[in-house]
Amino acid sequence: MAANDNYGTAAALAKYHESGGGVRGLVESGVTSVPPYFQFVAPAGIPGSTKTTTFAIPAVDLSLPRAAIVSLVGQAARTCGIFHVTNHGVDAGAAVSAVRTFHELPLASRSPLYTVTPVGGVTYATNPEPAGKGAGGPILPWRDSLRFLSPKPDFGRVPEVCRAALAGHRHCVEEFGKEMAGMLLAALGVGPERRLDVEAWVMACHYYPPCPEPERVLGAGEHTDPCVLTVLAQDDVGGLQFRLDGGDNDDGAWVDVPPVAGALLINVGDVLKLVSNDEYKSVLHKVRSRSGQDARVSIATLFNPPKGVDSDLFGPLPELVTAEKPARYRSFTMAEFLKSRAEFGHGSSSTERFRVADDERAV
Ligand SMILES: O=C(O)CCC(=O)C(=O)O
Ligand SMILES: [Fe+2]
Repeated sequence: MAANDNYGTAAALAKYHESGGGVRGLVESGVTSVPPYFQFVAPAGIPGSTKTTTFAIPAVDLSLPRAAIVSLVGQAARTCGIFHVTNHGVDAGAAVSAVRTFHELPLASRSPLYTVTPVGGVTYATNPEPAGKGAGGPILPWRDSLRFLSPKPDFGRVPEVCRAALAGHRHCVEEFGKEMAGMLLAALGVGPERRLDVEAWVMACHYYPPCPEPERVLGAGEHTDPCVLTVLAQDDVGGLQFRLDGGDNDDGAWVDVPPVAGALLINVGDVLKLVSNDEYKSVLHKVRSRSGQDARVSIATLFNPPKGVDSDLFGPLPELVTAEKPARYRSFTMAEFLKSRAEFGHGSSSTERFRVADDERAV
């Protein structure tokens, strides 16, 4: 039985959310053991792996000529689905500091903002991990997140000490993400008339406090991102890991993603994997917790097609569908995609819903 199946735990969990202090509040109160609703249970549909390995994460210098950038970006998206970019023109330092400032405000200043469901397009909470079918209900990560949701989050909701830096970051990173989506699309070899419009769908400002029992929790459970692409800014603490694709019988090993000063990290999400007809990899990743270190801060901005085009169909681009490589997925709307994700959880069990069986494939 999963740890959070029983009524007592559900009541304790409700009380936790009511306290409005998040994981930071628990740590400040001096907890020495992890409450049961944090104890991580691997989601259904993701084969476990405890192996680790080393791997040189590709880095792309965005001051190179565009043709060189497109080629490098395409290569990275095809081989591992994750890469650093340098010379990107986004100064994320002030925003990363502002995220830390927010999460380290006194309890009385931050708890009035605590909400799992959006108010004015903003949430501040320990967001339950959508664990998917068979996983025994949501589990909390050892992390608090301040999130800004499209289309127009109300930055007026957050304290003035961090407001301008966060609003400014969202603006810059949105412009950057649109360009990056264009590069990733160009690298698929489609013509310039083919567009994939995206917006900063969710900007998640994460805070990962140290944990007294780090082996029992995860800062972020293993997942793929439910979007076209993600742009991540992080401080120098580290803890992010991604999983090298081990092929069909995936028992691929975990790789540390050490922070690179000044760089942003890009990863391909599930929507682009499907649109690319499996040319690109959508990478599984997670964040480890540690004890006795500084809290970690990151800002993950997930890009998706703008809200309000809910009837638009997405699926493998016609240019990428050939006799040798028929469409691997059927078309879907973003609403269908997100519903599948909510129902089946992270990882391939949600994208598999759209897979075309081998004997049904036609060009
Ligand atoms: O904090 C990180 O490094 C990763 C966050 C993440 O995976 C996400 O927000 O989807
Ligand atoms: Fe992620």
